[in-house]
Amino acid sequence: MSETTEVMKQMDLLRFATAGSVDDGKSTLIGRLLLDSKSIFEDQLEAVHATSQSRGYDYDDLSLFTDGLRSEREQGITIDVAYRYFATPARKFIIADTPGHVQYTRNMVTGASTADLGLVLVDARNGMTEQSRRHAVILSLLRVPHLVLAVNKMDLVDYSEEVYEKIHAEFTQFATKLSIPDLEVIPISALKGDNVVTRSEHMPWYSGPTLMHHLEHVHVASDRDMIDTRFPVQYVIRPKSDAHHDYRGYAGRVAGGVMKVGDEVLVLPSGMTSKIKGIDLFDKEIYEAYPPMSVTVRLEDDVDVSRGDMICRVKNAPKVSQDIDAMICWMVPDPMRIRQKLAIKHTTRAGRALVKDIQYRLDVNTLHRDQETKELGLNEIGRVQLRTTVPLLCDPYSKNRTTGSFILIDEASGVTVGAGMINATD
Ligand SMILES: Nc1nc2c(ncn2[C@@H]2O[C@H](COP(=O)(O)OP(=O)(O)OP(=O)(O)O)[C@@H](O)[C@H]2O)c(=O)[nH]1
Repeated sequence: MSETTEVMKQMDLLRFATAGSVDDGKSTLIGRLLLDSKSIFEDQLEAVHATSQSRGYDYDDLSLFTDGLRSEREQGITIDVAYRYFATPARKFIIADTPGHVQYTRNMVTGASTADLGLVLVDARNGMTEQSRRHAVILSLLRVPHLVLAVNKMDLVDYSEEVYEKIHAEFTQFATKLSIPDLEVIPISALKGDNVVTRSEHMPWYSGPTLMHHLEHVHVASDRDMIDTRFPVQYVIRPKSDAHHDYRGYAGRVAGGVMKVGDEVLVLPSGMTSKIKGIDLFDKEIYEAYPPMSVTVRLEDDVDVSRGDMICRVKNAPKVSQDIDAMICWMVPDPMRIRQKLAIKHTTRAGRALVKDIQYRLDVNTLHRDQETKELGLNEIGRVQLRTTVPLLCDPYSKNRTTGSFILIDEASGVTVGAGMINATD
């Protein structure tokens, strides 16, 4: 397969993350997408039918497809991020199915951080809730470029246009305060199948796309940064065997831009320059590499490159900084405090960080900035200043989701306690 075909294949993939409050119908919706796009095997369908009957339902409970874990079935809730794959003739999909409970915001951040599209579900009877606003805020902070609000359970509000319009207006007004470049609001019934894969006969007033049509056609290829070359080095490869004694390659995943053989490059933080001699993909050589390809790069000169370094273009480098201004989503009950010390992981670099200041906490309902705060509690989002022990080779998150993000780790327990998105770097 040619490199271009390889890239096209990657582009034809849509990663989307689902979010919603408990019982808004996420699992049912995913089941419906799988069922109506014929991605479910007959035996699974029979098992779901049998379980539904044994529980006395007069319908097939589609959430049984996705609510895979036993404990979850017992409790009737989803407890972890589950990745699911399905395909239609138009596209391949990876769904990060993230749970709705407030304490699992961390899972949502994990699931959504690499998504092309965020799908927020609301129950038409309840409209927007604090939780759905929080999800929209997180998706916008994570710069998920496309957002769909699925107004579910339209069957329970008599497929009312008025109900839909009210939620649509409320949400679009809220979304204008967030930077969401592309927003679609789709009225559906996950249980009955309206506007999920097939167009609903019950909502003639709705002229927009069905959810599946939108997922199949939303344009994501141009969302990737093909201009600013960023290659965080993950490993230095130096085979021990005599046959390859002069081989030296730098393995990693392209985080931005296009890397071509012959390009003049700059290695950070050393500041040395060289040229790309070759790019290896598995066992063959290729001429150019794009995000998110994992490749090994060889340079013409014997410059000193280690894990955690960054290869970029000479006139287009990330900022090298130990003072980081970022939005943080705090994920554990013990709050983040000023002067706290944490471990930080940014691309392939690791170091320590001191919390210098917590500038404000963002109220996810009103988007008000509370500047009195001295702490960030569980699921709270705020603007924070950090000082790191090692310089980070970073970009604003708005420019690059890989070089603009980091995680904070509690040094004693090893638990990830926060996710950070870097603000403007100068
Ligand atoms: N009437 C109606 N009921 C629905 C619809 N979608 C889901 N439900 C029901 O709502 C309940 C909750 O649905 P789930 O799919 O389990 O909810 P969830 O959002 O996945 O909840 P989690 O466990 O947090 O993932 C179930 O009883 C569904 O059958 C819908 O479109 N119409």
